[in-house]
Amino acid sequence: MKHFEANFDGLVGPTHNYAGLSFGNVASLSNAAAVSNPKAAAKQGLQKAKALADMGMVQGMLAPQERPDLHTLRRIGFTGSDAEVLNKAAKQAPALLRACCSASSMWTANAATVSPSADCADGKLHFTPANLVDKLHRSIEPVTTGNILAATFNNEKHFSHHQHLPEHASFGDEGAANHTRLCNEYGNKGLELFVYGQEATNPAAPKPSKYPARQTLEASQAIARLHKLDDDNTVYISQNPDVIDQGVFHNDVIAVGNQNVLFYHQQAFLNTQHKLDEIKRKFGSSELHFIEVPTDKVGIQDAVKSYLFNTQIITLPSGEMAIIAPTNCQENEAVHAYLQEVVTLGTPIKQVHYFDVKQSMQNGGGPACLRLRVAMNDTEVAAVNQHTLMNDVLFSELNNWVDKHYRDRLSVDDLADPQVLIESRTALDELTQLMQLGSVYQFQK
Ligand SMILES: NCCC[C@H](NC(=O)CCC(=O)O)C(=O)O
Repeated sequence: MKHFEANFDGLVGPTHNYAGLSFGNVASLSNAAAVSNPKAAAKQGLQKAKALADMGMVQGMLAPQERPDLHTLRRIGFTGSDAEVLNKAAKQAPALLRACCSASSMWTANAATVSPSADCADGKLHFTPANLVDKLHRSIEPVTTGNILAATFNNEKHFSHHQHLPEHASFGDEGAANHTRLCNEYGNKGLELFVYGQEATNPAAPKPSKYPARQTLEASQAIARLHKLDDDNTVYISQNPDVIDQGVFHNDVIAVGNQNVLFYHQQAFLNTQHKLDEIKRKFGSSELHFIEVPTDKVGIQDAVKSYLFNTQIITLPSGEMAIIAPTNCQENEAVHAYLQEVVTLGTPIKQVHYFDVKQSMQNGGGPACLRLRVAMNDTEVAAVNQHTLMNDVLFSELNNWVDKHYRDRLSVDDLADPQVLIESRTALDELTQLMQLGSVYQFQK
């Protein structure tokens, strides 16, 4: 049996915009009210996904969410026709309208936490959608995320889909952005690392003071229970609260792992040595590479600006590892120098490939944010909805679909335009047919 780590990238939705919704996410705040280009954003994402498929990787796409979210606007008391609801919300509560229009589901690293079947006691592949309760605009994602995941991984024999965790700050959960899996081979039992920013039930534990910690230890522990993980194959690590306060709102802005490589910044974690020892002990005897980037080579500000750690580390069919980085890393002198050096360090990482994902980067989402990793064997890959898997046909269909339906300019003022809603629904309805997803959206029910 063959094993792979597939990447499922979020297709950027037609309402991609810059609304400054994410306090603690420096890029989101600094680009608030900038004019976006949804067409370019979607195409940048598709280019990256197709390039990985062309490298021989298993690559899928996850459909975006329905935005503007009329269902939520009606739930909070706006009434009348769709156009009236949008109009009233724009006048009476523009901030709430913006929250209901975000295309933030593109960052599928926050869609769910995924545990491969090799790690789970029942031998199934487990998914728990993230509740994303820390941000209003993201807290409205999990139900539809669950629908899209169930329509994509649509086989009960192999895939176990859980409900998102209770919608309370005690269970703040941001999905795979705070979760990394180490293993020697994808098909073998791995070590799941859960990184959290605060302990909800222990106020004395360290936590950031300026920006929110979006993930709690309690949420991570609940996921591990739901996914039937073994204590011996699970490590909980506290994120360094000081770096959260410098804009590291998810762990995947400061650390990334793949197979036997953990690539992280010197300041990423608390009690680093103690945690590395636990990882070594639980990982067992196989070779393990800790690539620690020191502050004197790359400072936190450079890491946050360039997204050096929001890179994907992938294992190519040749067995070599490659880093998939945003072009922003090339544009930062210290980071570019470091990436030129990292391929010479004698670790499995031998290549770096750069992609322009600037439309997403301007909202704080790099290559790693745009993808959900799903380690699978070939039987499981065959059980996935095949219309979601990237190949020449899907690439061309999705590009044509974007060309047909997407605008190349969208400002926050456009979000109240009923025409945007009509365009978005028309596009998504067609997409569900193209990807054979069934009725995953409220407007289709
Ligand atoms: N993993 C990357 C997530 C980025 C995302 N940005 C946003 O939602 C910005 C949306 C805006 O400001 O328009 C977030 O912060 O959760």
